[in-house]
Amino acid sequence: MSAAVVASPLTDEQARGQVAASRRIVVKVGSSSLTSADGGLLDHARLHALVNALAARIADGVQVVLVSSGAIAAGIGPLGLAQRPNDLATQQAAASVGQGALVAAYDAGFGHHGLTVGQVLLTADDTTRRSHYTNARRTLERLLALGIVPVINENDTVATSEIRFGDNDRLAALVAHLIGADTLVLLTDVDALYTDKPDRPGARRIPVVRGADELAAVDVSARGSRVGTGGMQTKVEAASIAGAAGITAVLAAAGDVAGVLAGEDVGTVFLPSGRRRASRTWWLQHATTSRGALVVDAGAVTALTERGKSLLPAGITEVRGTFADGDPVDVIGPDGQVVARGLTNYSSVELPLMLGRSTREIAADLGPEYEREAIHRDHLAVH
Ligand SMILES: Nc1ncnc2c1ncn2[C@@H]1O[C@H](COP(=O)(O)OP(=O)(O)O)[C@@H](O)[C@H]1O
Ligand SMILES: N[C@@H](CCC(=O)OP(=O)(O)O)C(=O)O
Repeated sequence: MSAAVVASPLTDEQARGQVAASRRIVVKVGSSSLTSADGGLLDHARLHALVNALAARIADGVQVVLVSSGAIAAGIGPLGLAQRPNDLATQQAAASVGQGALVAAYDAGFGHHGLTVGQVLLTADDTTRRSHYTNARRTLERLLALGIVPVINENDTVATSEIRFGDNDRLAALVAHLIGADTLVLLTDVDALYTDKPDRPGARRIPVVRGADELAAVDVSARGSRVGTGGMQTKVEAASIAGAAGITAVLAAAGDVAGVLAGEDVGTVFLPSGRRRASRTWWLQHATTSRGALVVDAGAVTALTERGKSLLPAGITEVRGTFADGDPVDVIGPDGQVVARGLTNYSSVELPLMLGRSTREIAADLGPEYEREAIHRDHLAVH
């Protein structure tokens, strides 16, 4: 959870009311809610119940974007596997088979309501590269304008482990920000966030989360279901990412989706902590994955965090990782704390030649093209 999250001014009822009044919603559904109890085959009855609830809201004029997991789980049966594969290559093979089945099922389900679905497969790179991010926005906007129901998943068959999201909860939060959704709904196989793993004695439902400090005592460490990936941890993080963009999130059981969308007191509502915004800073903090790090001295930390300055090579003491110019990197203070993330102007090959040197000295030595800052403040998000 981000330390920057603060308590929301909204009441519980106001937030529920806003969910019911939302005009644009991102709904994420997990593998465990779409597959049979033993995993491995699509549970068509549950999938259709979800589709029917969403189609009813769409008929009321609400725009719905569906982020659906389940490709790997749906590929388990057809591939004759006994359980969810652990290795990436077999997961990708399962996703390749299962994604087709998944979208065919949505196509048939929404088709009963006269609705058409459009498959959108995204990779983490599509959010890390700002140009890809805005391209994805254009496509989704056009699909919605055409009355299509976008069905999004990670492009599992091509994503390698380094560039993988791995969980659709965060992807759904990024999509919610991308399209300026009012609400993010995270559907899973438990009916709410609990104080502890739900089957443990004494675990209680948490109806509302107002700020990060309320989550301090909540145990979200337990692993997810047999077919799911991230468990509660990734859902709580997704709700926090959405909240920082001013988006209300609700976590609930897939079977309760109609109640959630009607604003009923089901599941757990996460009140937004930030203002509605489509800022570059938000994107840098939440949508990018750092490719390396620049360790800086105490003076540079003050310049960035208190004086709103750009990062100059003079303040950098160490370069970590392998990255190209334009890549997102973390900025780490002398005490090891990450203080910012930014888009670097130089690669990890160029930077070591420049450390601790003044801009003028570097330009005299390496040429005028090396007179730029290491990270310009317009491309810097200070934590
Ligand atoms: N504090 C908690 N509250 C609710 N559920 C929890 C908690 N901690 C762990 N879980 C587990 O998280 C699981 C949901 O995560 P996951 O299997 O990844 O879902 P999905 O496939 O829907 O993404 C639940 O089955 C539940 O047992
Ligand atoms: N992209 C993967 C799902 C990854 C994922 O986040 O799964 P889950 O925890 O069930 O939401 C798939 O379609 O199988």
